[in-house]
This record gives sequence, C-alpha cells and structure tokens, in this order.
Amino acid sequence: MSPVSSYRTRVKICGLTRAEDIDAAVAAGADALGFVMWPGSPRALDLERLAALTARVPAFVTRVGLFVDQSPAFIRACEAHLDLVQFHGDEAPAECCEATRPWVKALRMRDDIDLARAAHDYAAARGLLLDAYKPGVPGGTGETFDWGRIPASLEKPVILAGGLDASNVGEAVRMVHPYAVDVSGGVEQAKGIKDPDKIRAFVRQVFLAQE
Ligand SMILES: O=C(O)c1ccccc1N[C@@H]1O[C@H](COP(=O)(O)O)[C@@H](O)[C@H]1O
Repeated sequence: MSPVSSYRTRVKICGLTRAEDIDAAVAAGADALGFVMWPGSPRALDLERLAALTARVPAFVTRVGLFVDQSPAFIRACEAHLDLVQFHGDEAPAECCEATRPWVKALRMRDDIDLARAAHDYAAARGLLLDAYKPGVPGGTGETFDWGRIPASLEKPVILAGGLDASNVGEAVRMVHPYAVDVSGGVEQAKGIKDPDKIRAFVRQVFLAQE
C-alpha cells in the first residue's frame, strides 16, 4: 500500500524554459516545476539558465531537476537551485543515493518491468515516476501506457507521466488515483514553449477529477 493513504493529486509541469511559463504554471496552481538538465532534450537548460529560472519560483512550489545518467558532479552543481532530483535514466539505486536532495526515480514501463521489485530496490526514493517506454528515448515521448498495469498498492507514491494532457488526465486521476501527475508535451505549443491555456486546462481537469 502507498505510504500516503489520503491525498490530493499533485501536479508537476515539466520542461520549463521561460519565465512567463513559470509564472503561468504557478498561477494555475502547479505544485512542482520541472527543469530538464539533460542536454539531449529540446527543453534542456544550462546551469546559468537553471539558476535564473528557479530564482523566480515562489515558496512552497517544488523545483525539480531532471537528469538522465549524468555525472554526480554536474548534479551536485545543479542541486543548489533544486528541491528535488528526478532521475530519468538507468541510474542504479546507489547512484541515486549520491544526491544531496530528496529524489524520485523514473521507471519506463517496459513489458517486463516489476514495479514491486523496483519499489524495493529504490527504497530511498520519495516516489516512483511511471513513464511510457519507447526504445532509445529516455522520456518526454508524449506517449501514454496502459494505466491498468499499475498495481493498486505500491510501496511508493506514484507519479503518473507519459502523454498526459487536458483530455485524458481526468480519466487517469480517477482510474489510478496517483500521488501526482507530470506533464510536459501535453501543455506545450512547441517543444519547450508552454501554452498557458493548456496549463490551466490541465490543472483544472486534475482538480475536477477529485471533486
Ligand atoms: O521532457 C523531456 O525532454 C525529457 C527528456 C528526457 C527524459 C524525460 C523527459 N521528460 C519527462 O518525460 C515525462 C513524460 O513527458 P510527456 O508529458 O509525455 O511529454 C515527464 O516526466 C517529463 O518530465
């Protein structure tokens, strides 16, 4: 059973690259903002940009840094500007534990994944982020996966990701009742450029699904 038994589903908006998009996400009620630090992404930031953008984030909104199999030294440099680290590659539990911030582990939903085992292996994770599996792409695919594959009870808070948008997130929340939902492409007008109307619609659907 999830260690968190009764909660409001949180919202993370990921892949922010512009000040105005941060402001729009905060105004819409986002709980967490994601900053992609993996240079292979069209949404990638460098350290200087991370520092500038995260300085805008008000208190009580979580600043999340996304990494894909990157060096502990680089992650350490970024952590000064972050509240939480999101490991989105093939990082082993011991590598994740090198973080000096709380962290979550993204798991791509391959056919053979054993989520109970992963929850045990990543025991120090503050949550497991479940994302679609697409060979050769670590994330941000815009694709969904079969939510019925998520066990009703898992020893970690579930953060549901992958192809979410305002048209499907309500159904996802009602079906999975995840601890949080995470969206990137579904609230964009172009890669790395968010759409304030789509952000508002997304957050609204999450709230409506829980009334
Ligand atoms: O956003 C990216 O470019 C990205 C790159 C590498 C790994 C993960 C990435 N994004 C994360 O992927 C999921 C799903 O995104 P989407 O909503 O399907 O576009 C989400 O956790 C993003 O944070």
